[in-house]
Amino acid sequence: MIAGIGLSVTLGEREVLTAVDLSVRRGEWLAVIGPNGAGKSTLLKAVMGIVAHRGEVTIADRPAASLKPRARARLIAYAPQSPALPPDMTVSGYALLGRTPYISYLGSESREDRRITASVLDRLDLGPLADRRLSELSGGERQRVVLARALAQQAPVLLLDEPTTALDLGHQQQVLELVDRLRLADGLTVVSTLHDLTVAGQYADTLLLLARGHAAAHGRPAQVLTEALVGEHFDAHVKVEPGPDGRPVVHLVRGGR
Ligand SMILES: Nc1ncnc2c1ncn2[C@@H]1O[C@H](COP(=O)(O)OP(=O)(O)OP(=O)(O)O)[C@@H](O)[C@H]1O
Repeated sequence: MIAGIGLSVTLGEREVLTAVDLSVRRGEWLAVIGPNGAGKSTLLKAVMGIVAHRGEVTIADRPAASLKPRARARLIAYAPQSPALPPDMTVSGYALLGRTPYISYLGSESREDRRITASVLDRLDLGPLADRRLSELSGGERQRVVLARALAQQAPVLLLDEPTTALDLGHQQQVLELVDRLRLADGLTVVSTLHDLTVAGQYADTLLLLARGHAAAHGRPAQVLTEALVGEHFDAHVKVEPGPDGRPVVHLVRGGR
């Protein structure tokens, strides 16, 4: 559904992403993991085409570079880590922006656009905040609004940059479960960065471990979340055990550094 070949990005004088390949099938969830500064957000931005890059991206077998913005927005939605939000816009007004690719140039949103947006807001517990201004939200509420806009877009590919960092445990689960349900029900293809390695291994089919801009490992959670690979690339002392469902659980070892 989405593929990147030889993606490299230079920012300033530094190459921060070097010849990274990725290939994600329809309905698959790829989690990009790696230490701070490894290039995870940059990889998502390269796939989105919002940072200058070398290499090629294809979305639904079409070269991303050939897609007009509107056509691209119907195929791929992106929830950045912490975008600047217009302070005076309401929650529902902002989420409704996700419907822009479906609204004609001089037209306004339809009843169906408003229905889809309201349903996404409800699923993220944001219904009661629909008329609240964005400047009057907590960090976790803001993060859910950014996700709501991306989900309202109803694109078949969803890129999520650290979607759960500001969320409490219950809302983390709500967001991850919602994305997972959409993936299983509608074949949504998901690429997300995630810092919590256990959560990444729990939800993703495949992990891509980035280190200093290179792909250091790629495979099923149990292949990538090993004590050796995590220890080496995160410079951390961890214990990895199979959880109740057999997927790896990564524990920090106290006194390990
Ligand atoms: N405008 C810039 N100019 C130069 N270097 C930059 C610029 N923006 C980011 N970088 C560097 O690019 C590298 C990759 O950044 P990126 O945000 O992709 O990392 P990340 O893996 O998402 O990190 P984190 O886990 O901290 O969010 C970092 O070393 C960062 O300092």
